[in-house]
Amino acid sequence: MAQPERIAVLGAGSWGTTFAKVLADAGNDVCLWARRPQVAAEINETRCNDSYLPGITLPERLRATDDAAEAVHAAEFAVLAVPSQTLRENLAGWQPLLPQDVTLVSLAKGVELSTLKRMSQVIGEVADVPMERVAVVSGPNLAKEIAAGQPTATVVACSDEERAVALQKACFTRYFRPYTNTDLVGIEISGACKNVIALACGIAAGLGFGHNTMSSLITRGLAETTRLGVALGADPMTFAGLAGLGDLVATCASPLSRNRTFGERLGRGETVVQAQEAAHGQVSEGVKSCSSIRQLAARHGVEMPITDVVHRVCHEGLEPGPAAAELLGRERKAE
Ligand SMILES: NC(=O)C1=CN([C@@H]2O[C@H](COP(=O)(O)OP(=O)(O)OC[C@H]3O[C@@H](n4cnc5c(N)ncnc54)[C@H](O)[C@@H]3O)[C@@H](O)[C@H]2O)C=CC1
Ligand SMILES: O=C(CO)COP(=O)(O)O
Repeated sequence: MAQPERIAVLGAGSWGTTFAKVLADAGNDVCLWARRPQVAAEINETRCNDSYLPGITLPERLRATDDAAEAVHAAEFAVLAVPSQTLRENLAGWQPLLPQDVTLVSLAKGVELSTLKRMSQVIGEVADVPMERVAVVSGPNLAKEIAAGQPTATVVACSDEERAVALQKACFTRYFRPYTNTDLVGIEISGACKNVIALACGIAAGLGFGHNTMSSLITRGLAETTRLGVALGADPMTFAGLAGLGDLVATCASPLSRNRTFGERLGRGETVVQAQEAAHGQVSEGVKSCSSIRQLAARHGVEMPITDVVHRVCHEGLEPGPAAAELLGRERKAE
């Protein structure tokens, strides 16, 4: 049997801890970096990360540390599991520690504010590595379901197909089924945009609307996501796949989604600050990415009406009711 891979996961929140568990269950030696020393100690001593994954027992093959140098030492893969808007700053601190041939794997689903860059672009730039060494994992992957061992599929994307296959092998378990893809643009745009559409679905749910409304938002959300992706050079077929439609449906439909839940609170009349307080520090990426995606769309002359109203609800005081009326009152057109 081949040697187990040594893999670092940097970020011990919901998804970082869950993906570290998947990698350990797949037979790798995994070292998980936690920002707070007490979280690393809790994982090592009790095999739990209770504030993010209550009731889940983590495998013995997974160790935790608050020392990033220890986490990445001799790692074949360094998995980046911090929120999109903090990735640049975090990675700049880790860059001098990275082993020479390490593959950098992004789990984050967002577009950077100010630069409007996708996460793989931020990683290539900050780590100063060629894009063939940057991979992305994205799909219908609600952390709590996967941590409980429920089956799902995902996409591992890298422009270097061999590297994508190596990562696919490293995270393949009896409950986690990864497919490879080389379309980083399509995969990342899908992952970032679905959070914004999930906010819209949550707002609609908060307003009391049902499945027809959700389905309409999902379908038209996919249409505007595809328009943006294609303008940026993505393969339109990617949006019909797991990281596109698959993740969009999971996130828009599930009460486990932080973005959908955030939107629902707004729809029920809470303010952004109140919804943020209720999230207990967990990230709802769409709240910031709705602004960067809207700007990216404007830069490329792409119309994204749902993203536009979500941005104005989150940041310009537009009320949910008038936002819905605005979408419904748009000019009639062919599908
Ligand atoms: N939770 C999920 O089900 C999934 C999440 N994702 C994506 O993975 C990324 C990470 O998400 P989660 O682990 O769920 O987030 P989370 O909010 O549960 O955890 C974020 C982690 O990043 C750490 N961190 C490091 N530096 C930070 C800083 N400066 N500010 C804030 N946090 C910092 C936090 O301590 C925490 O451990 C996001 O982009 C998210 O969209 C993707 C798939 C599934
Ligand atoms: O990306 C996710 C599922 O694939 C998680 O969505 P939330 O960040 O909205 O919880």
